[in-house]
Amino acid sequence: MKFKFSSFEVDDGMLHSAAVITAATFSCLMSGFVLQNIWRKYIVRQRIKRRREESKLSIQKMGDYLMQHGLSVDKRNIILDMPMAELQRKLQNGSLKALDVLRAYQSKAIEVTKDLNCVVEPIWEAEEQAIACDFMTGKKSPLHGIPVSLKENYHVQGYDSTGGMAKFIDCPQPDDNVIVKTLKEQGAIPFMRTNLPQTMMVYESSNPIYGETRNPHDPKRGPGGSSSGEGCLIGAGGSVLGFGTDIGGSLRIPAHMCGVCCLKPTVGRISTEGTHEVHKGATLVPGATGPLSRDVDGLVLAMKSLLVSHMFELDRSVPPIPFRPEIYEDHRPLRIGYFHDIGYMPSVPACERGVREVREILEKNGHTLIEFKVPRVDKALELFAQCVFGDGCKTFTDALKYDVVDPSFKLTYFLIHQAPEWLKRVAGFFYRTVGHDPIPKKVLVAAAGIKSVSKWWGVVEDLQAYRKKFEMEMRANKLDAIISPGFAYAAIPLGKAFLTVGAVAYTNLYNVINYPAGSLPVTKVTEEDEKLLENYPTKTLYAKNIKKLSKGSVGLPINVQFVAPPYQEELVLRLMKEVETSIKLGERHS
Ligand SMILES: CCCCCCCC/C=C\CCCCCCCC(N)=O
Repeated sequence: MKFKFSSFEVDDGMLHSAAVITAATFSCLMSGFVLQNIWRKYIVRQRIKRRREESKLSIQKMGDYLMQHGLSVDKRNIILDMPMAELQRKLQNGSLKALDVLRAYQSKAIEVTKDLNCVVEPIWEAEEQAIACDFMTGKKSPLHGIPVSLKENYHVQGYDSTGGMAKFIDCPQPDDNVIVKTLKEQGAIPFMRTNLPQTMMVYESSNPIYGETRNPHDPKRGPGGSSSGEGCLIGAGGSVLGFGTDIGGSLRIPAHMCGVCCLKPTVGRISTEGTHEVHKGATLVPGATGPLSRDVDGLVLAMKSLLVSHMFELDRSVPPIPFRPEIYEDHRPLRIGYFHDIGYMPSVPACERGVREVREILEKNGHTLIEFKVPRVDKALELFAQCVFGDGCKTFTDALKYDVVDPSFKLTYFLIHQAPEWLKRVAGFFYRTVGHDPIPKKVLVAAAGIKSVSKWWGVVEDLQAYRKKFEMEMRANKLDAIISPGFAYAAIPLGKAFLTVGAVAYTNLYNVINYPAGSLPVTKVTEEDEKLLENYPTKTLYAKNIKKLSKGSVGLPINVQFVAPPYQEELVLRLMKEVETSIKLGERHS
């Protein structure tokens, strides 16, 4: 057969050859594409392996070095037992040397990371800084000689900030970030970098580069995240002060699960410049930077030292509001709202008791406590997802292209980030019908992305309206502050966070409204709490999973959150200090 086109004729043979050429070209392209993918993935795996080995080697080298230059066990333990105020005083009056303090914490950090894997690498320049501190004469800065640990996503000159993603290996930072510069200027000694989960948008603790961090109170359980290494290292006694980030609870969840204090400031109160976050452009609910510490004095010292002209000069977007002692030291009785149940899944009995006990302490101290109902938690969760996943999670999937996805992140990554919208809707239908829970659908649809600028502006208006509504509820009750559970439950087994992820409502609420929130350890799970867990209501799938995964948690730490309106960090710290003091006094008398 012949086909006649305008200027030439094509016979069967020619058609056949064209088809063969097309098929050959197509298969060449396809195999090229597949081979390129295989090659890229191979390169990524090699890069991950190399970085993991470098990290292990650096930790081992530090261990070997300390064997020769370390302190005696007794001297080390005396230093490690000191609360922040005593440590600071002794460094200031010269009765402790910065180098000894550094060695004590280096050796404890290296010791605990062997089992808990919380340290990513030591900061080798610390020693030189400690020696310089000890040679210094004249007036000492407030953080003189205090070793501080940093979440891996804090930019430190010469080190990568990977966020657990292979793409960012071998990208050493040209400079320290604003917080690190200010800390150094105030005399602090950054000495360890700590682990985090891949992308940081999950409250697990594992990534393919540095592996999995475990809970210092029960290594089979997770330390929470994403400031996992910080929570773990401080909880295990290997650091006295650390810094992390928090967009949905990343400071507060590990603080709660590891039994340490933290403060998530209002975004804007201290600099957030120079931290690695995948979706820096999602500014409606941005990540906060903040301190974690063994005690409230550590948080106060950190805030006082950061809120200084040095930081205001380095980052002019930060309003120059120094630490206000008149608010922190005030004794005026306050009206404080409280809740145990956010209106989605209830908190477990131990967390509920934590709030109840803090309520009693505060009432005894003369404050008025009023039950508070959180307005529309479903809306807060939907807004959170719209604001952080509004690009349909493209930034996340681009960042992880060719990467190895960590097993602890696979389900989250697939369902929230990668799945097409129709599949998200099907999954949402499953949660609603089988799980008796309409909220995941809203979140998943939000994570499919905002489709137009006018819809985006609608989200902005909704967010403003929600923030106003929350403010009006507080005003209606004349509330100065709020206390609420540190999280919905204590630490659960490693790798299971996705099965209970709705619980993030307990922390990300305060990111959505941008209120400062501190977290304070107040109690531990008791046998009685464990018995009461039997009656925990299990209406939704998440609640069922919480009940199941919370079993066997006797002895684990429980925190309470302290919250105040924007820019009232000093008020949050005042309440935390008041409760911490009352608990310590109670312990002394019992
Ligand atoms: C499968 C859908 C579940 C939806 C229900 C719960 C809503 C949770 C929304 C987003 C999950 C992201 C978890 C963020 C953890 C953030 C920790 C952090 N970086 O501060």
